[in-house]
Amino acid sequence: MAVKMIKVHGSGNDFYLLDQTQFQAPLSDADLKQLAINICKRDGAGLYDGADGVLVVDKSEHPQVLGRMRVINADGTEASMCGNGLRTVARYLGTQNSQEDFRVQTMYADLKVQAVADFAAHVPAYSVEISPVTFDAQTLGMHANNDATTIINEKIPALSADLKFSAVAVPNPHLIAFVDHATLVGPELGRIGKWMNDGQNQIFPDGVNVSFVEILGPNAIFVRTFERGVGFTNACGTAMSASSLMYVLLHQESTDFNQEIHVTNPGGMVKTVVHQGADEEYWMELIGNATFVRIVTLPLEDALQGDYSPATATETGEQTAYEDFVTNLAEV
Ligand SMILES: N[C@@H](CCC[C@H](N)C(=O)O)C(=O)O
Repeated sequence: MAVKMIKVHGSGNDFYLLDQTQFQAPLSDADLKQLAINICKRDGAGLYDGADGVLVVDKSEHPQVLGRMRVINADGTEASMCGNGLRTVARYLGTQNSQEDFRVQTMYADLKVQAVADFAAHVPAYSVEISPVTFDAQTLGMHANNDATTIINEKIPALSADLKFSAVAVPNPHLIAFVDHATLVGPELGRIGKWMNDGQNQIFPDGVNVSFVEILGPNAIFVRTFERGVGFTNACGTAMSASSLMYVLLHQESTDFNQEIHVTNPGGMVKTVVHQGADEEYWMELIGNATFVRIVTLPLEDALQGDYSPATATETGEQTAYEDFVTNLAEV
């Protein structure tokens, strides 16, 4: 049996999108894990250029919801959410069903998604809801500062003598620090990110996505992320949303709710808007590209065994348009 997958990305955070409805019987969780570990490997060991994870699309279990997304990280672990991935799944389901405004089932919420104006020619863009948000240490799986119930803009002395962190789940867990440029590009993010995701540490035993954020100007931030289950990534959509939330909460002198924030990252840029709902709950809009790079087909047995020699691929041509878009960003 052949498996068809689409190589997709949002801000260079790249995935293989796998539609389970192509199979008579869906792949088991063990097979999905093995597939992700195999095909995501970098440096020529995975399928083509590898990936940060696999986005598993399936039928929704809920009424009025167009489809379901599951997220398998490159190391085979399952994440509760993926902001960049959700934009590409929104495009996939929207195109298939001729709908522009609908909901997608994720692990903890049926999230609103919407097609928006292209970022540039052949750079389609989608807006997706990021929620629910909580600062609760138990939900975050966090044991810091003598088991504090929340950490908001506070030092965690065990992690760093200088940096102040905020811990927030959106709903996947994020640890965020606002830093200067030297720290943003320095080794500290890698040190903390690797340590917090080593499976041995007592602070985040289940791991956490760690981001450093530099404020570039009013409503303009740069976010660099070390992702749980992946490592350094070009961009992490939930991290950029969580960072935008902390920017609004901690930097009211230069921003506020309901304002568009320009978020650049090593792979491109997105826009975010932070909202506070009627019940005081926070939620974010994440707006960015949803690029389809190539369509790949190979026998399922070979994909599961890591033999990619029979794979065939059809390029969409969208990657060139995306690269032009990023080049133009740098020139602005
Ligand atoms: N890249 C994603 C987040 C993927 C999940 C993360 N690695 C986790 O384990 O929480 C995004 O765009 O949000």
